[in-house]
Amino acid sequence: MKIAESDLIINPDGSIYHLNLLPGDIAENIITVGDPDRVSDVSKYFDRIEYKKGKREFITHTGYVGKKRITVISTGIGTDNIDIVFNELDALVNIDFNTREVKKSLTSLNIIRVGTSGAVQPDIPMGTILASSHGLGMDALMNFYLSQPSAEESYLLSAIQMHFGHLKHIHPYLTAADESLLNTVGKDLPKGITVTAPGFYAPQGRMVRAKNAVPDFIKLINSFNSNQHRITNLEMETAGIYALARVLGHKALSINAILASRVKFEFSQDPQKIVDQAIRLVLERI
Ligand SMILES: O=P(O)(O)O[C@H]1O[C@H](CO)[C@@H](O)[C@H]1O
Ligand SMILES: O=c1cc[nH]c(=O)[nH]1
Repeated sequence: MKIAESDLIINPDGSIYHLNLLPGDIAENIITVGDPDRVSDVSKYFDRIEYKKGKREFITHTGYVGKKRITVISTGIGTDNIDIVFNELDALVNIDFNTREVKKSLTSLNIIRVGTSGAVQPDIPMGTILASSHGLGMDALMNFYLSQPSAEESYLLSAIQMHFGHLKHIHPYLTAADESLLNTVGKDLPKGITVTAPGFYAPQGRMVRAKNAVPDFIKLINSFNSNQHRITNLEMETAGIYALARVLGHKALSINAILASRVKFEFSQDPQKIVDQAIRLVLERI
């Protein structure tokens, strides 16, 4: 079935609407970062850069590490941007732009996020590199997609719904990391459930001047425990990435550079060093 011009928007030069990329511009191994400036922090380790493209906050570099072709792309902040980046990356590989039809043979991308995050457990210090075993979304993105959680995800989500049940305005969703990426790229890293918040301040339990509607948010988050699963950290994209990757048939893993300890009230004086460690670890293992 032909996808409407209003639904799949192709620019006059044949590139996809927001990412400004042509089919063939992206590799099957993709690193996503939030910060557009972090794209060159990754691609500076490439042996060869094929090209650099961009539009808005979506900067893309594709190149090679040895013989491996890798694309690094910035998503900006938040799951609303993940909606755009993931649908457009998927369209680039799985839709024929000439016929506007879904290809008969689908490509499954390997997608690894290298992001920054704040820890909520006392035994996860600043400077930790952590792999998200699951993404727990507190945002609204997945209210708009049909998805089918696994039995393990449904079980864990019902325990989470009981724990957060008094917060009537939150409808959390939960998706596990791709198991093969978790066991290779994330093999020896500390792991835990990553909460994806729809904001940085009150939605992550911070208070500057505006008063928080949910008291003791960090305590509420870090006291959850079900079958040895606990919440380890907070950021703003992982749950959307895991959920949309699942819906679209891609593999995803989120690697978190822990810049803050929310229980020790600390924030890193040298965030770039922690992020660089996470980047190098991912490039060695991808
Ligand atoms: O460093 P990035 O990848 O942007 O990730 C984290 O940092 C931003 C907030 O400062 C949010 O995007 C959050 O998820
Ligand atoms: O605490 C933090 C640190 C980085 N990014 C976040 O979203 N939260």
